[in-house]
Parts: sequence; C-alpha cells; structure tokens
Amino acid sequence: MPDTGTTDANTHEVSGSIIRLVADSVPALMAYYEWGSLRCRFANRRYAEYNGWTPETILGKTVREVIGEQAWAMIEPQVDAVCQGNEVRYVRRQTLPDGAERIVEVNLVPHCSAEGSQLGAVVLINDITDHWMAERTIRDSEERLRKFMYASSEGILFHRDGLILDVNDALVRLLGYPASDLIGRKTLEFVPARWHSTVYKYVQARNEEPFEAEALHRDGRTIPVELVGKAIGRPGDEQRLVVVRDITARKQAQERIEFLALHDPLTELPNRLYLNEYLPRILAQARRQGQGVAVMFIDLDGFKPVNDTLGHDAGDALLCAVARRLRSAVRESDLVARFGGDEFLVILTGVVSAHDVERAARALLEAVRAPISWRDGSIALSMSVGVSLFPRHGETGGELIRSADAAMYLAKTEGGNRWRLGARPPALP
Ligand SMILES: Nc1nc2c(ncn2[C@@H]2O[C@H](COP(=O)(O)OP(=O)(O)OP(=O)(O)O)[C@@H](O)[C@H]2O)c(=O)[nH]1
Repeated sequence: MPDTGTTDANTHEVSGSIIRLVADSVPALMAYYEWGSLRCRFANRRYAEYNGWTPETILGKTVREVIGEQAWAMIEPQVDAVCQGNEVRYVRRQTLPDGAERIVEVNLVPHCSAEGSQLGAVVLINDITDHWMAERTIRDSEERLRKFMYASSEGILFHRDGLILDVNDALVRLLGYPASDLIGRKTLEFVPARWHSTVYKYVQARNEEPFEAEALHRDGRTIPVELVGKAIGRPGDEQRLVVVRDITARKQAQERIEFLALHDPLTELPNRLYLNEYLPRILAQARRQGQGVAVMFIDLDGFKPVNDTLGHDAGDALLCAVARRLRSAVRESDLVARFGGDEFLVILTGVVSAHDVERAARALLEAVRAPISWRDGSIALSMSVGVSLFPRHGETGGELIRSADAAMYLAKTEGGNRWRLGARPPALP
C-alpha cells in the first residue's frame, strides 16, 4: 500500500505553492480573513506590502491591526455587511505606510461552507488610482469647458454630424430660440440657404479657421456671424465645438468705413474719389454703346454770405438740402456727387439730344431755386451750372470736368442762376 499521507502532504504543499505563485503574480491585492476573529489567514505579497507587512508577518493579525485605526473606522460598516453574508464593493482612499494617497476598489466576498455557515471572507483590492485620476482629469476638463461655455458672451454649440448636442445661453439669445428648440436639430436649420454649401464644405474639410457667414434668427432676421469650429471628442465619437460670434457691429463699422472712403460725410453724396473711379467706367461704357454723357459742374451762388451771416450750421444744412434736391431732380441712374465746398457734379448717362441736357439743367436750377427753410425763416439760393458733353467736349473725365467748370464760370460771370454749355477745353500744357 502506498503511503497516501505523505502523498497528500506533498499534494497540499504543491497546490499551496501554486496558489501563492498565482496570488503573487496577479496585479490585485488579495487576502483571506477568518470569521469571528477577523484574523488574516492568507495574503499575497502585494496586499501584505501595501499595508506595510510581509506575507509572513501579516498572518494572524486582525483587519484592524493590518490596515490601521483610521482605515478601520472607515471600513467597519463594510466589514459588518460582509459578516452578514453580503458581497460588498466600494471605493475608498488609502494612505500607504509611506504616506502616499491611493484610491482603491475593494471587493469583499463571503466564504461559506457547503452547509452554509460562514467561514471567512476574501478581500480583493484593485489600485485604481491611475484610472480614477484620468477620469477625474476628464471630468474636471469637461466641467471647465461647461463653465467656460456658460460664461462666454459668444454663442457656443456642440454638434455631431451637424446635429446640435448642446448650446449656451449666449447662442439662445443670439438666435432667439430656447435651448430645447435648438438641441436635437440640424445646425443648417439656423443658417440661411445661401450659406449652406459654404458651411457644409467648411465642416467637411474639418477647417478650424474662422470664417464669415450668416445665422438665421427666429424672427427671420439674418445676423452676420463669424464661425470658428474645433474638432473635439474621441476618434469614432467626433464632435465639433462651434463659436458663433455676432459681427453685426463690426460689419456696420466696416461698411461705414468703406462708405466714408467714397462719400462725403456731410451730404452722404459720392465724393471726388468715387468720381475718379466712376467716370472712366461710365465713359468706357458710353463709348462701347455709342451713347452720350453730360457732365454738369454746379457751384452755388452767394453761399459764402450764408456761412458768414447765419453761421456754419446754416451753411451745412443748406448744402444737405441742395444735395437732396439735386438728387431728386435727376433719374436714379444719374450720379450726383459733391466735388468739394459748394461745388457739385451731376453726371447724366444715356444722353441722346441737347434737349435732354437742357431739360435736366433747367430742372436742377428750378429745384435749388425754391427757398430752403432754416429755423424760423428760409434761405433763397441759386446756382451756376456748366455742362460738357461726351464725346463732343472731351474724351476723358478730366477734359469733361474742365470744360464744364469753364462753362460754369461763364454762367457765374453772367450773373449766376443759369446754365451754360461748355466748349472743348484747350489741351493741358
Ligand atoms: N458750411 C459749410 N461751408 C462750406 C463747406 N465747404 C466749403 N464751405 C464754404 O463755402 C464757401 C465757398 O466759397 P465760394 O464759392 O467763394 O462762395 P460763394 O459765396 O458761393 O461765391 P460764388 O461762387 O462766387 O457765388 C466758402 O465760404 C467755404 O468756407 C462746408 O462743408 N460747410
């Protein structure tokens, strides 16, 4: 008969060393505490060393002795729960013997005999500090993003494939819809149709540079906006954050600057710079179409005394009134410009006969001659008009203006309040 006792002892020793090898190889912390006394009967190296012991010195120590008073105070309720036969899982902070702070996930599993009586409990601990810190970093950065989003005075939205996921209050104010009406709808619903392809291409190209477009307000208004989109999120779950900046004020300022570069700020009529660009263009067109153009040089009569006696304000008001009257005395397609001081230029296009010119000149003289109200009274004014014709009196804008100016001077020397036709001016030296 073989000596089975020796074989059993060997088998036990072998399986015990296998269990120890396995327990010491896994990344988790493992221990076994017996029922009642709560003394440690087994611990892998990680568990023992984590708590400042060795796998040998930890044996026979109570939970309280192993983990220290502070941790015991924290986990006592969990120990009570496992003692009542429940499986328990919780996360807690643990200060290691070297003072390091760790976050651990603890699993307590009751161990019962085949008859159901409790024998002890397995403790399985995973150090989840790195995972927890990474999650906290994400949570913190999401929280920061959220705070930033709500503090921003610029509209912000998040979308995935053009479907709005979230919006801030500034966007709600900008578009006039409550957040609940924006979330879940397509971004393009809030963009006028003529901007759809621009916005679509921009998103498709994953462009992150600012670009200008328009947004559609709930009341149907279009709002000029600058959009900046940034890709965020993870591969496979890519979202875009879009900052929507209302640039109405910027656009208006830009338009005003552009307007002022080419217009007189007092009367808002086109200025000399505008004329320099306009005249060659209009003459080239007239040349192509074989049409006539008339250039009318206008200078107010006796304007200086108005300034001198009634003040500059009266002079300004008069210039504005004259500008309005000249404008309304000609066709929409004709140009009225302020040449400087009390001088205006009227350009008539599509002139067919001398009769057209005469009729226009008389209409202009008539329009300005009617007294202009000023404060309690009125001011009567007249003007002198010189007219040059393209191509008869000149080929270029310069020649035509000089011819008209000379004709205006003639009208003025004859007493003003009249118009005179020009002549081809002598060539410039
Ligand atoms: N209020 C006002 N006056 C201006 C402005 N620009 C020029 N003037 C004045 O317009 C006057 C133009 O001078 P003139 O053409 O010699 O004056 P005038 O009395 O009409 O002389 P005649 O053309 O010979 O009849 C000057 O007194 C300028 O100071 C302006 O923007 N506002």
